[in-house]
Amino acid sequence: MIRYKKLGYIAINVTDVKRSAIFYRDMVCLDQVGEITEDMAFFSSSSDYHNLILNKSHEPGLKRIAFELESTKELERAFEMLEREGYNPIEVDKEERALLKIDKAFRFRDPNGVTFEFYNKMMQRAEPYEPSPVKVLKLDHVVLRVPNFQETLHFFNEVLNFKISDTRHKPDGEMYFAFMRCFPNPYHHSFGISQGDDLRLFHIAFKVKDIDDIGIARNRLTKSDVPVVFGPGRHMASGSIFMYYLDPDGLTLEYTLGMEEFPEENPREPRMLDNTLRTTDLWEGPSDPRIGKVGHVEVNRSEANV
Ligand SMILES: CC(C)c1ccc(C(=O)O)c(O)c1O
Ligand SMILES: [Fe+2]
Repeated sequence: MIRYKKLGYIAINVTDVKRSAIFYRDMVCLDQVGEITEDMAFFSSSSDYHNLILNKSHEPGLKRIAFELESTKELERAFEMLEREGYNPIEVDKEERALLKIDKAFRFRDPNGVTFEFYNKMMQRAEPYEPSPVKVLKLDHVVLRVPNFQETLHFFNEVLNFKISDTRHKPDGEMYFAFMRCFPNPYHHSFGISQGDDLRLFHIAFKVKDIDDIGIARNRLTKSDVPVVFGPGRHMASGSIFMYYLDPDGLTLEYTLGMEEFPEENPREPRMLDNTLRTTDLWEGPSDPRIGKVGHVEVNRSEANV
């Protein structure tokens, strides 16, 4: 039973690293860490050395998702289990761990071929983290659309020990969405999957400190002609207030605050939620069709170079 600390970092692909770096620094309000190069840029939303990596690519979207496990022992156990179960975990080499400022790490693929990384610890920054003007508190969650929903759910729930917080269902009862927390991390979801026709990154969410940050962000984004594509509103599932907007490549980002937290022992049962607009947004606001449209997922089927 794998035990997690948190969603650690996400590596995304962008078409123009410099343009996106300016956006993630000045509009999303993340801390830039180190130099921006043509190929790569690092950003932090905590005391961690990084929580978001931008990589240059001609197809904007997801490169990989990384979770920090509770301890080094837990990482070793997870490696052994995934190897035993035939998921072929591969250790990240020393050179890359040095670049990523992580101690020990390995990668593997989910049933869709998406690369996941588990690591034990990351270098902590000496400078205090003082986000401004939008107070981004952490990398919050990531949601993928997957073509094989049930197989993916089984993998995350049964193999990786993610706990299901809530699910959503079509009128005929078929489940099409699962919100999952990385146990024993208390937050309602760090990861979500939605049934889709293709494999796609739906959105990446950052937690902000309070409602003022949503208001300040909305005004700053619209003043700079950044499309705000849904919200502000309130999600029924996690109880959070949300606002979605697009990055320069059209990738969907969410600001969120006020997510439900679960105790490690005796948590409530997952609820079956319907597929109405009110369940998505208790304030029943309109959404822009561009939401979640861009988000190619890098799938690398070769054994090496995950
Ligand atoms: C509209 C999306 C998929 C969604 C729905 C609900 C929540 C939540 O309850 O927090 C989200 O974060 C979402 O991104
Ligand atoms: Fe979300």
